[in-house]
Amino acid sequence: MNVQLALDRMTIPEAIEMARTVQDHVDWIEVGTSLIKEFGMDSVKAIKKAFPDKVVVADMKTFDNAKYEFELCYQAGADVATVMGAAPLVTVETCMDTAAKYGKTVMIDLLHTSADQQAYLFRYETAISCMHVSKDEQEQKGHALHSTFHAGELTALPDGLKLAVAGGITLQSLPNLLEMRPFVVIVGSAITKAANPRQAAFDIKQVLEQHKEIRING
Ligand SMILES: O=C(CO)[C@H](O)[C@H](O)COP(=O)(O)O
Repeated sequence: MNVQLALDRMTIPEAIEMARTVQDHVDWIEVGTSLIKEFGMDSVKAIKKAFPDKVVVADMKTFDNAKYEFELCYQAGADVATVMGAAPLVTVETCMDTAAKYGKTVMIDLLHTSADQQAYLFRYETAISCMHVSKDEQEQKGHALHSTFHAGELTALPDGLKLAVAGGITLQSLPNLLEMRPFVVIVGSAITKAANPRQAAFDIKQVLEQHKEIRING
């Protein structure tokens, strides 16, 4: 299981500083959509330059123009780029083709997709599928990830699926989510807005490590 630090709503120097503070306790670093929208590919280039050994995720949220947008991300140094699963299938397929050409990875954001769409998207075995509750759903509707995706739905997840989870994840909500056996746990605000981000990242990583041990031993 990997912890992906999501960097949003900050400047590039602030993002680098935050990532430096917590780098020992996170595995992947996400250049958040807000950074990409505000600063463009300079944000991806700067993060990859500062952290060449980390997996860098460009949260591009592509919905169209897939080849152009994914090439921008991969040429800027991203190891993973995101596409919206609700986009036309030709867009998702073009992302998959571009990733294969560059030897990189696609993360498919399942925000606002139906169960049928998800079942289809799970066929892209080399992609990471991200269960995501959006900021607006959290803030305006009070939705939370661990109550949005129920155990019944999880049985439909194919074996070997590389799953990511994202959206308002906290130290408290994490244990429930681990039942989904995620490959990537994406955490933003619970680390970046914490009084002590390094401690917050450490605590989250500890929970993942403990869960791994329980699974191995029990
Ligand atoms: O994709 C995102 C917003 O669209 C964020 O990266 C994701 O939600 C993680 O951040 P947070 O933990 O603050 O919700």
